[in-house]
Amino acid sequence: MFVKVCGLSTSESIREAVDAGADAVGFVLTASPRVVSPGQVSTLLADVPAGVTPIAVFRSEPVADAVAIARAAGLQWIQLHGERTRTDVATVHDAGMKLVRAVTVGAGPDELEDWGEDLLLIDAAVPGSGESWDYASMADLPVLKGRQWLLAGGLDAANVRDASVAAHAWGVDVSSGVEASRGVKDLAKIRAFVGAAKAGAKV
Ligand SMILES: O=C(O)c1ccccc1N[C@@H]1O[C@H](COP(=O)(O)O)[C@@H](O)[C@H]1O
Repeated sequence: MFVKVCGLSTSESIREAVDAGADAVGFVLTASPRVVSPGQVSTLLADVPAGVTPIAVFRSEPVADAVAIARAAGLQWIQLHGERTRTDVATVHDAGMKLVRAVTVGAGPDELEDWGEDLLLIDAAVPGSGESWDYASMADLPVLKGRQWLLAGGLDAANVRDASVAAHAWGVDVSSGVEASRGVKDLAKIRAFVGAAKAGAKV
């Protein structure tokens, strides 16, 4: 089970996620209670070892802006939420970067197709809101069969195992579920989440 912990803004929270076994960490570079600046990310990258993927997270910024900001932060992976096109995927790849393309639970069949992104992420209607949804609605969708995709939205240590099994997800992503209050990460919750996700790996 691939595990990403998102919305990290301190060395302590990054170290906890890494030590617990996270595969990726997310830095939110868009309006959010978890926002960090490119300069902060550049500093925080010292705590991200090789083998753990740091990802720049954006909401609905134009793709060219996201590429420029991620580059300024020293990041090679971009996560794009909002309305996107196949051209956006090509733009990220032409910049020599990798893409997590985020869609919401209400995505139509075309949005769930493989557009050539490096990872697909399926999230609640409002990213970073902590809202859960019907994870099992993704199980057995032919379009997702054999795909590497991340489940997000309302996950926490208590539900991540059942949710990932119900959705047949390849990986999981969390933000709100590992916080003490909005935007403030809880180290014990990070450790518990990564442990539960890894222990519950079924696929
Ligand atoms: O976390 C944010 O603030 C955020 C802002 C803008 C785009 C994406 C954001 N986070 C992503 O939302 C989900 C986590 O949701 P939850 O809080 O666990 O319910 C995950 O994909 C984050 O990368």
